[in-house]
Amino acid sequence: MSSISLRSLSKQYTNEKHTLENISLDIKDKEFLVLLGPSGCGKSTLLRMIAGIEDITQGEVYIGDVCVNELEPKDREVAMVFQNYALYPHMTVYENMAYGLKIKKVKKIEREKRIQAAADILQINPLLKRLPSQLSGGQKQRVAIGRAIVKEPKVFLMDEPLSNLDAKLRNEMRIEIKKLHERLDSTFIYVTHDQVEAVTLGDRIAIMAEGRFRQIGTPMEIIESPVDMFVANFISSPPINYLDAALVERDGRVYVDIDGVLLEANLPVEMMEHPPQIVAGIRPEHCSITEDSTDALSMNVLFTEIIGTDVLLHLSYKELHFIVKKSFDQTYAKGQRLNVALTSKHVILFDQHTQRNLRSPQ
Ligand SMILES: Nc1ncnc2c1ncn2[C@@H]1O[C@H](COP(=O)(O)OP(=O)(O)OP(=O)(O)O)[C@@H](O)[C@H]1O
Repeated sequence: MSSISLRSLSKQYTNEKHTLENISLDIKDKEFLVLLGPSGCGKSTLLRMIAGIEDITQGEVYIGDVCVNELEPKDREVAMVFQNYALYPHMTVYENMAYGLKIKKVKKIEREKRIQAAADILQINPLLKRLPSQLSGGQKQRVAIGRAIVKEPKVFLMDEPLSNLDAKLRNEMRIEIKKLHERLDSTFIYVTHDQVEAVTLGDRIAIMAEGRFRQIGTPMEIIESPVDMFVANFISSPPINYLDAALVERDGRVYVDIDGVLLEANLPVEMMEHPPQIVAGIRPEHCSITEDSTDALSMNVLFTEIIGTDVLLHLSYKELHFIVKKSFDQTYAKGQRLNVALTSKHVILFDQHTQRNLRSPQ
């Protein structure tokens, strides 16, 4: 069984500040968990602590029901894939893949079998006799993944494995990694600061900031119900729009008033005893252009940005820049006035002071 349990993990490199503080998380057997967060938030440190190549200051790591704190990396049944590939330059692709197995005293015939199977999966058969210096970036990354596969680990730990690749190759390899997960049935923990990778690969995403988890959830949960404005900003491309708003009460129900557009707030009426100041978050893909001006705000077209079959409408609203994403089915002129319709379901309400999502249970 390859479930992983992180129990109150902390990491302190110096005496001053914790790099990680009180990290707890249960990762299910065969789950694909993504650690997502800005540079320096502690993602790699956490991954390295699970791998056993970084000391744990406090807390425990369990793989299955075994506490692995005291186990050497090679005895943890994990395999790590690094951003910089970390291939041995003087060894061929075959030798790179065989090396870890030799150390583990896996018999030659078994080594050959596993390397052949991994080479088939990753389509690197023609490369087996080459040195790393004779490979492209994408090929090196395949070899690095191959070297992890042959170990037949319970857990794959991947630290930004695609960030050295160009955009096209990154897209291709992202799909390869997804297929690999389906095929191998292993548990994956994958570090990235790329939200597209996080959303497309992760069964769940753990969003980190300053050494702590901010939110853990499925991509859908995080997109639809971010716990706060930090998470909403982090998972949003193009960026989420924010508008000042106010809560109002009508006939015992709470509404949000966004410049005269009144939407059901789905908040308890008790909140109106001390109504917080509100910021309404509206994702560019969650608003639409309508003929009807009811429940809509009137905005001016600044410019348009065509992305494949979609268009980003960059609009001005009062002093603000507002973005709407929609399918590209007509052209828009600079200065054209448009009605942008808002819907209650897709307006996220944040407390202006705490920046927390008012509807979020966490
Ligand atoms: N060996 C070390 N000694 C002291 N501080 C360290 C060490 N390694 C990392 N740190 C610090 O710990 C913090 C977290 O680093 P870490 O590499 O885990 O972040 P990250 O989220 O993976 O960042 P990135 O996305 O840039 O790789 C950073 O402030 C970093 O400077």
